[in-house]
This record gives sequence, C-alpha cells and structure tokens, in this order.
Amino acid sequence: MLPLHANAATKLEDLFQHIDAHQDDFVQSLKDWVAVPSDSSDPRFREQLIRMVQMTAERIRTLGATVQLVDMGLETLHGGQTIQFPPAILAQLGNSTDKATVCFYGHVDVQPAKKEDGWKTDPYTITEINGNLYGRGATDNKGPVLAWIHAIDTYIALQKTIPVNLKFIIEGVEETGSPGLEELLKGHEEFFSDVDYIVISDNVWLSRKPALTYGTRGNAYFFVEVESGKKDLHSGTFGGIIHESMRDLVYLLASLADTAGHILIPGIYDDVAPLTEEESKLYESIDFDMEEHKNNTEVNTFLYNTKEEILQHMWRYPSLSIHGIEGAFAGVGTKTVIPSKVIGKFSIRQVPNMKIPVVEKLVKKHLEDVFAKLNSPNKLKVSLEIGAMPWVANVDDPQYEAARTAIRKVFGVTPDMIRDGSTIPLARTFQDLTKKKVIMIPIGGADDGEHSQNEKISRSNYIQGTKLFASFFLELAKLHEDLQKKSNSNQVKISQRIRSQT
Ligand SMILES: C[C@H](N)C(=O)N[C@@H](Cc1c[nH]cn1)C(=O)O
Ligand SMILES: [Zn+2]
Ligand SMILES: [Zn+2]
Repeated sequence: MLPLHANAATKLEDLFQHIDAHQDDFVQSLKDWVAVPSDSSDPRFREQLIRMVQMTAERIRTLGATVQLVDMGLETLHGGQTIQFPPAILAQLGNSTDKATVCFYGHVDVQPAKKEDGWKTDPYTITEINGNLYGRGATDNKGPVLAWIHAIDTYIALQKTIPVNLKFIIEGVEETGSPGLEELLKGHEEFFSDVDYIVISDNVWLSRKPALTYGTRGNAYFFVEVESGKKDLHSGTFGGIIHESMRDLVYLLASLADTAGHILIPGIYDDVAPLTEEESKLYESIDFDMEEHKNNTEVNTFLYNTKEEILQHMWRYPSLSIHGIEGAFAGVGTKTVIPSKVIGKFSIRQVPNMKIPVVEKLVKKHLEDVFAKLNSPNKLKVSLEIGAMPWVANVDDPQYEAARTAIRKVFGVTPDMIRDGSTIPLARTFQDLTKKKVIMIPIGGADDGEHSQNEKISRSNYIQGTKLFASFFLELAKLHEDLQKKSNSNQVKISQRIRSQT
C-alpha cells in the first residue's frame, strides 16, 4: 500500500478524474462480487455466502484497515436443523482524534435469483446492456458497498489524506432481517464510542433525481402454518373426505387484507401516527412522476390515483404483502396432490408509531379467531420471524447538509428528501442503541428493480455514486472542522465566564 501524504490538498477534480479513469476496474470488481451467489435465504448457498463475507473482509483489509470477522454462531432453521451464520465484519481505518469518524453499514447477502424466474441474463453474471449493469446484488447492496470502498481507494491511489476516520460494519443476513446483529452491536459498544455518523447506502432514488433518504418502514414478517397430517395425499382418493390444510391456509391468508390493500386485522391501524397538516404539505411539494413510476414498476394501475396518496402509502402507512406458500405445489404440470403441511408467508411493513409486540398479538389473535370459525381439526401455528422497526431521521442534522453539498458538487442539483417503503432492519437499532446520527445516501436509480428479476445498477449511478462518497468525505471533514471550532470557541467563552466569576 502507498504511504499517505498528510498535507496534500485534495482537489475534487483529481478524485473524479481518477474514478472516471478506473471505472472499468470498478465494474470488474462488481462482476467478481456478483458472481458469488450469496443468497442468505436459502441454506444451500451458505458456503457461498460465507465466502462472500470473507472476500469482502479481504478487500477491506487491502485498504489498510484493521478487520475483525465476528463469529455469529448458529442459525436454527424452521425445521430445527442448524447451520453456521455468516460472520459479520467490523473494521477500522484511521483513528486521528482531529477527524470525524464515519461508520459505513452495508450487506453483501442477496435475495434469491434463478434464471428461470424470468431473468433476461444470468443473475450471477454482470451483463452490461445500454449502460446498465444487470445482476443480483448489483444495486442491493454489493454495488454501493463497492462504491464506498472505491471512494476510499481513490484517496489511497492518489496518495491523498483520507479526510475522515472510517469504520465498517458489513453483514451477510440483512435480507433475512439481520438476526443476531442487534446482540453484536450490544456486545461491541466500544466500537461506536468514537463514531460520529453512520452512513447507509441501501436504497434507491425516487426518480431520476438524486435523493437523500430520511425514513424507512420496518417489517413484521409472519409464518402461518397449517398441518393436516404427516404425508401428502392423492386428491382423487382422499379429496372430499378430509380437511385440507391448503384450503384452510388460503382462507386465512384471504382474511388479512382486502383487494384495495386495506389491512383487515382489527386494531392494526390504531397506533399509526396521524397525518399532520405540515407533513401533508411535504408530499405536495415532492417532484414525483406517477407515470414514470408505473413504467418502472411495469403494472397498469396503482391502488391510488394521486401522487400524495401514493407517496403516503409507500412511506407512512403500513402495507401487508403475501409472499408465498412453502409446501404447496408450485411447479409446472398438473400434480394432483393434497399437501399435508403448508406455511403461508406474509409481512406487514411497519410505520411510526406501530409496535412490533402489539402487531404480533393482533395478528395472532386475528388468525386464531378466523381459524376457530373454520371448525377445522388441523393444527395452526403462527410465528413472527422478523420484527424490524421503522426509522426516521432529522433532516436538519448536519450530516444531511454535508451530503446535500456533496450531491450538488457531483450532480449539480439539490437532492430530493425522501423516505423509503422498504426496511433496513438495523437502521433504528443504530439510532436507538448507539445514539449516533444515521444518514442514508442512496446511489441506486428508481428503476433498479431490487429483489426483482433483472436487478441492475446503471454504470453512471455506480461511478457517480463513487464520486459522491469521495466528495462526502471532504464535506464531512469541513463540517467537523466547523463544529470543532464552534465547540472550542464555546469552551473559551465558558472558561472566561468561570474565571470572571472567581
Ligand atoms: C432496503 C434493503 N435493501 C432491503 O431490501 N431490505 C429488506 C430487509 C428485510 C425486511 N424484512 C425482511 N428483510 C426489505 O426491505 O425487504
Ligand atoms: Zn439491501
Ligand atoms: Zn434487499
């Protein structure tokens, strides 16, 4: 590694030029990372997921950082078997007392992806088409994690002083709700003692315009299991004489929400923060093209007709989605089986001021009440698998101002201030537990298709995003200097006052 010149003044143009000149190398790194199917939902990929975390640790080590791989123990699967959790990465680069310390949080696990799900290209081979880099994890979240690393690498390659101290928390189970991570944070409180800001880049913009995210919804993810017996049965031989588990389950799932998206679980909306007039105005002022959003989503119609309603229902109201049924026949052909045990999977996105234990109680009560009316002898089991709280930040916090300035310098525009309907399970935990200021700086585009077929990040967003992070380091350093000056001058005033009183 090259030595860092302490006093070399950093010109933004030099950094930007270096990033532009090395963009093909940066794309190659993304290719290497996307090639690892680090799917955290499917235990069959566990070895690959662990390899991905190790590769990431190695890459962070090449920056000159001190890297710790923390063992996260065993994961107990729904059937009772156990497998190794991937380790988590805690790393540190620089510890100057006169610099701000920024902790970057990201994840290198991905959602499942199979070519036959409808991908146009192999999900684990980055394929560039019309300036877009297609591949699972390209935007969620391998691209942004690499962009952050490349921004640091740029300072190192140009032998410039990195303007801030850097810390990293990188994990491999974000997509399954970050199990065990809260305990990890609780056990490493000292890691956060000198951290000033926590940065997350795991969302996308709302439109073509760059954005900063100040809120995310939480998620309460449930399994509802119905079991009729120990083995599947022939529907010709047994159909008509048994209580079918699938029929019960479909009835239960249908009772959760109506076709207009309204959740039918009694009491579920009771704690939702009321919409104030001030907040209402906020939605009116956001520049949002519903037609473009519809095109990105590839649906004909939304549930709501106005921009305000759409934004509110994405960001500040709960929503219930049914994700799938484990154990049900889902293949091609016309299998005529009656499944014995089926597990319905659904989740409710959480908003302020909903509380997970209350939601859990309401959901269980509702499903038990509905099931009781079926007079079914089958066994019902409802379990909360993930409970992640919503997160909202104060947009007047200084790190938002630094990020706004950095965005102006890279993109020449003032960013949209947005919320996001999806969940970063650890965002609220960071805020509550560490009491540090959290900011989300998305670099992905509105049409990136996270979790969907043909997920991508554009080459432009990936490279401009790298510049944004490099520029953000400088803005944070300036901010820190200003804050320190202010605090020193306040200290002088206090000392003078004490002296004059004695
Ligand atoms: C926003 C982030 N990139 C993401 O996709 N998060 C997941 C996390 C989650 C929530 N419940 C289960 N996993 C998401 O919002 O779905
Ligand atoms: Zn993500
Ligand atoms: Zn995701």
